[in-house]
Amino acid sequence: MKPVKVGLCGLGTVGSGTFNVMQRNASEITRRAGRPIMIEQVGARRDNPDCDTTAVLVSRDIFEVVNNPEIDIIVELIGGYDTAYELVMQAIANGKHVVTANKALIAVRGNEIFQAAREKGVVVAFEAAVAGGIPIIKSIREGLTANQINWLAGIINGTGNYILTHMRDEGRTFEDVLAEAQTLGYAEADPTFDVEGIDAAHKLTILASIAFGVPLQFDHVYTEGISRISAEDVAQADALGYAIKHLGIARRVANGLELRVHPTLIPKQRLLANVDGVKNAVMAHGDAVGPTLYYGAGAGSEPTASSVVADIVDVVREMGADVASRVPYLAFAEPNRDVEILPMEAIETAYYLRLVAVDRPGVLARVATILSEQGISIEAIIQKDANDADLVPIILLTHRTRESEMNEAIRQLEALADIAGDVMRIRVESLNDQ
Ligand SMILES: NC(=O)c1ccc[n+]([C@@H]2O[C@H](COP(=O)([O-])OP(=O)(O)OC[C@H]3O[C@@H](n4cnc5c(N)ncnc54)[C@H](O)[C@@H]3O)[C@@H](O)[C@H]2O)c1
Ligand SMILES: N[C@@H](CCO)C(=O)O
Ligand code: NA
Repeated sequence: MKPVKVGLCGLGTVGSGTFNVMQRNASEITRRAGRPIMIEQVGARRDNPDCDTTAVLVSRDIFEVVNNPEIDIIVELIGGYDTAYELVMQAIANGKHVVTANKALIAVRGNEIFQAAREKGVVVAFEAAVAGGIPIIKSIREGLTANQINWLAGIINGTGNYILTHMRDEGRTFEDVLAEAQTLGYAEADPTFDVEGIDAAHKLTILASIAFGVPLQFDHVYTEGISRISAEDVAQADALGYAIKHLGIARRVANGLELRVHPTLIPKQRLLANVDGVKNAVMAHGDAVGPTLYYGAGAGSEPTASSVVADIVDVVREMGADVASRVPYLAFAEPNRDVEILPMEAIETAYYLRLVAVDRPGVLARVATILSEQGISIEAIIQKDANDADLVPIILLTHRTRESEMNEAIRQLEALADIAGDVMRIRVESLNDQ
């Protein structure tokens, strides 16, 4: 049978992994796909010493690959929104199928890309874009099709989880562990995407769309990163029986959908609390199936390539199929545009607060009064010993309350003469997984 020809654009961390997995497992992949698949051409600015490309056509201009009439499938692994967008749109215009690992591109421009692809009858596959090697797109889009998804929550940034884990276990600094994650090829070209939660928000945008059938709406995701988490918060959370994890949460509620990315305290016995290092995990709760959990490497060269290659094989299988009978890009034949994404102020959750008070009589009572006036009830309060400057750290856990009420309470607490500096707030979720 005539081989399917792939054009690989970008030969960095994921590109080189894809190249090597395709070569190493060629015969197994052919047996699975039912026909040979070959990398016909590579588009790369420079050679990558990790790949032997001598038997392949190499072009320094990726647009030569996309305009090569021999190529059936374009694999976009250059990253970013601009050139990658042009490349993908040109591939679609040329009638080629596309495989990409680019969550930024799908989250921000996916609606237009899928529209163009639909008109041309080509497949755009993006399994590697969310949670690296975990087949999470396929699991939710196809495996959970029977369900109404109630909520999903995931550790969906490998770099951030790697940083939190190594800060906690080895007492290392944020900067030191981030530099290591960059060396290992986990971080985005701009690592603020990882540590400020933007990458996780891209991925949550995509997950929410395939889980709830809403359009991709990156602008509506509440996004907070891990850069303000201190070693002290990690230790206090631990002493209270919680782990701090950076989560993407999407939840169906009566009046709409919550979409939020932020550091979260979760009870240590939860499965998600025990996902460490570069590993990712997504828990999806369906009305029929209950809680389900998907775990694996969230970043890295060959783990991510595992998803890219799976998509290439899927595209090969779908190439001959009637367009109308293909799995919809975003799981639903039509997105529901009427679901409101709730503003963060309307969301209810429990909170961990850490504040530093001047050691004076009555300060705890004043803190408690402010919280109670906002209707916030306290679950636990811990007052530490005063330090040399007569400052006392106070740790509070609250019951569930509305974010707008907590915002007002924090505003009033920070205005108290007794309180030094800012109040640290971390949301607490029980995420029952049983
Ligand atoms: N690294 C991971 O673990 C991981 C996991 C999942 C998804 N991703 C996504 O995969 C994509 C690639 O990430 P990466 O980590 O491999 O990045 P990378 O920086 O290692 O590789 C990108 C490569 O593309 C090349 N490139 C960029 N623009 C080019 C152009 N115009 N012409 C030719 N070459 C060009 C760069 O020189 C580089 O070699 C990104 O969208 C990223 O978000 C990465
Ligand atoms: N920078 C991303 C790569 C995987 O998408 C992460 O660390 O999770
Ligand atoms: Na994936």
